[in-house]
Amino acid sequence: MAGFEGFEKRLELHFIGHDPTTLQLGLRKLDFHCIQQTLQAVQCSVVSALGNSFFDAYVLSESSLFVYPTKIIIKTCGTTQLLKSITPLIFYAHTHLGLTLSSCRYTRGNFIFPTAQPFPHTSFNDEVTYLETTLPTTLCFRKASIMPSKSSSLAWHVFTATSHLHHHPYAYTLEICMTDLDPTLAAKFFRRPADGKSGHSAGKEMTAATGIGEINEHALVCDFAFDPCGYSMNGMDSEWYSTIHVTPEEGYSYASFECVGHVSGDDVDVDIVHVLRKVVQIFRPGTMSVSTTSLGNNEVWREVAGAVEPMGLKLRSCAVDQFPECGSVVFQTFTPIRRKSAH
Ligand SMILES: C[S@+](CC[C@H](N)C(=O)[O-])C[C@H]1O[C@@H](n2cnc3c(N)ncnc32)[C@H](O)[C@@H]1O
Repeated sequence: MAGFEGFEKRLELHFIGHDPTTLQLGLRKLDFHCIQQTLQAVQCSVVSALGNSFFDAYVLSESSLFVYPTKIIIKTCGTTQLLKSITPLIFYAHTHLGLTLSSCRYTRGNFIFPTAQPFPHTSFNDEVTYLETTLPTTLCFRKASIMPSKSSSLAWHVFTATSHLHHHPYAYTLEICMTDLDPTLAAKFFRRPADGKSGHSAGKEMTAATGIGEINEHALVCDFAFDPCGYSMNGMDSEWYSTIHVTPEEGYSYASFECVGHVSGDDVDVDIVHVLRKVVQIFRPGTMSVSTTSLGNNEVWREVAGAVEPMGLKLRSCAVDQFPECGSVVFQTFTPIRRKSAH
C-alpha cells in the first residue's frame, strides 16, 4: 500500500430481545473473548477501553468500537474487513444473550487507495452483495445508495437494512471526513522519536496540545497516540459518544470526527456550532465532508454550513437521500474559499 488508508468503514447494528434482565446490560455482557474473536475477523485489535453507566468505548488499532445494551457501532480504517464482523456478532448476540439483529447501517466515504482494499471492500457493489447475502431476510427494508458531490473523489456510500421502524425520533449522527490537513497542525500528531512515553500519555498530551480536549470539556476521554504518528480518541458524555481519528502523514493526511446527539423541541444537546468550528480550527482541512443521519424529523444539518462558512470553508455540494424506515442522510461537502498556498 502506498500509504495508510484513513477513510473508515462504519457499521451500526441494532438488536432486539424479549428478556428485560438481559436487556439491561445486553451486548455489554458479551465476553471480551467474543469481542476479540470478532475483531480478529476484521483484522484489528483493542488498544484501550473505557466504560460508563450507558456504554463501553474501545479504541482499536484501527479506529473505534462502541457497545451499548442493544447497539454496536464499529468503525475501522486501513485494510480491515469490517463487514466480516457481522456473522460473529449475530452469532454471539443470539447464542449468548438471546438477542436478534433488527437493523444494520453501513457507511463510508471514498477510499484514498481503493485498490488496496481486500474483499468484500473491493467495491461498493461487492460490499452490498456481501451485506445482502449475510444479513437475515427479516431485515426486509433495504436500500443502497451512493450520494454524490461535485467532485468524483468525494461520495458517501450508504446501505441500510431494517426489520422495523426505530423509535429514536430526535437522534442524529454527524460523520465528518477531512483530507489534506494543514501540515503545521498535522505535525502535532507526530511523536518525537524515542520519547519514552506510553501511547496513553502521549495521547493525553496531543488531546491537550491540539485543542481536542476543548471540543467537549464534560466528556470522559480515552485517547491514544500511535508511534511514530497517528491519534485516536473516544469521548463519553453520558449516553453520547464522540470519536476522532487522525492519519497525519503528508500526501494522504486524513482526520475524522463523529458524534451523536439528540434534539428535543428546539434544543440540541450538543452545541453543534461550537463543535464544528473547533474541528475546523484543529485540522484546517483542504476538503471536508459532513454526513448527517437523522432518524426523525430534525434539521441539524441546516446549522452545518452556517457554522463552517465563517471559518473560511465554502459549501460546494449538498445531497439528500431517504432510507426506508431508517431516516434521512444529508451529505455536504466543503473546501476552502481561498486555495491554500503551496507548502
Ligand atoms: C489508527 S490511526 C487513526 C485511524 C483513522 N481512521 C484515521 O486514519 O484517521 C492511523 C494512524 O496511525 C498510524 N499508525 C501507527 N502505528 C499504527 C498501528 N499499529 N496500527 C494502525 N495505525 C498505526 C498510521 O500510520 C496512521 O497515521
